[in-house]
Amino acid sequence: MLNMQQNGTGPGRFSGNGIHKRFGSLLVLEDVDFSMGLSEAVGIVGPNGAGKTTLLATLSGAYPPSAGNVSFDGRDVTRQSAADRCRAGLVRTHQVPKPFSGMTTFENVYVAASHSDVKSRDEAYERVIDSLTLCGMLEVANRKAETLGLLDRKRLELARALATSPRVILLDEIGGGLTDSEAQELVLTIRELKHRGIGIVWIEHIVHVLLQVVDRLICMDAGRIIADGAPDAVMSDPQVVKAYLGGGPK
Ligand SMILES: Nc1ncnc2c1ncn2[C@@H]1O[C@H](COP(=O)(O)OP(=O)(O)OP(=O)(O)O)[C@@H](O)[C@H]1O
Repeated sequence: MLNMQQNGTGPGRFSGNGIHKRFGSLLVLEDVDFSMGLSEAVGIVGPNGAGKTTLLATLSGAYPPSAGNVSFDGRDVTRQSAADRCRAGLVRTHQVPKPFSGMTTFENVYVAASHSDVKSRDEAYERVIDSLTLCGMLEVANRKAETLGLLDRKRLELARALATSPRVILLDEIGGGLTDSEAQELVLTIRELKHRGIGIVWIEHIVHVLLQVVDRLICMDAGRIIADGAPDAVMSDPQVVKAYLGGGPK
């Protein structure tokens, strides 16, 4: 259930209000209300096809909602492009990393930094070095992106997002396809983002990894939010057990 105390669209909050999203006749999001403080860490879980990625895409500006609005730090950003939202501090990573091939790791991150709100080349350069350092990628800075393994491509996705100096970062299954120990390495980086006060919205199927970072968990099913609150309470919610964890009626 949506915790009404967490609802709100004012300064210091990021929210989607009454979000509907249709693809043709398919209703994928139905009246979704989402709201978080700008430095909260929120996890999103739910069965395949629940609408998680579509919600992230709608919040980040990749898709316009069919109805409803998105607000970021007191401003209605519903009609803003993803690029404008990124310059305002709202950035998203993709489930399948999409680096620019033919460019090095460094160049990929530099492109991201230079499309953000940087004032000079020196500032962009500093952001790139900070992002690569934080993501453990300095050693592969001069490697072409297409030669990187999956963990490094995931790190690069994170480094590119970080180089835009986000206030809130939306992570779409950044742990997907990784081994447990690789996912643990990403957890250390994502915890550091949290420590820096960056807000995190993280869709992830590897729940024990997700729960090492988030303070709040949302479960979606069939285009709706079915539970929202403290991770332990959400994971033991009967509706969540039935819809997501495979618990059938007794
Ligand atoms: N661009 C699109 N056009 C048409 N249908 C789409 C599009 N994107 C998503 N869908 C459909 O919307 C539904 C929700 O998809 P979405 O990817 O948001 O779910 P999800 O919860 O992220 O799933 P998963 O955990 O498998 O990634 C699915 O039925 C999907 O086929």
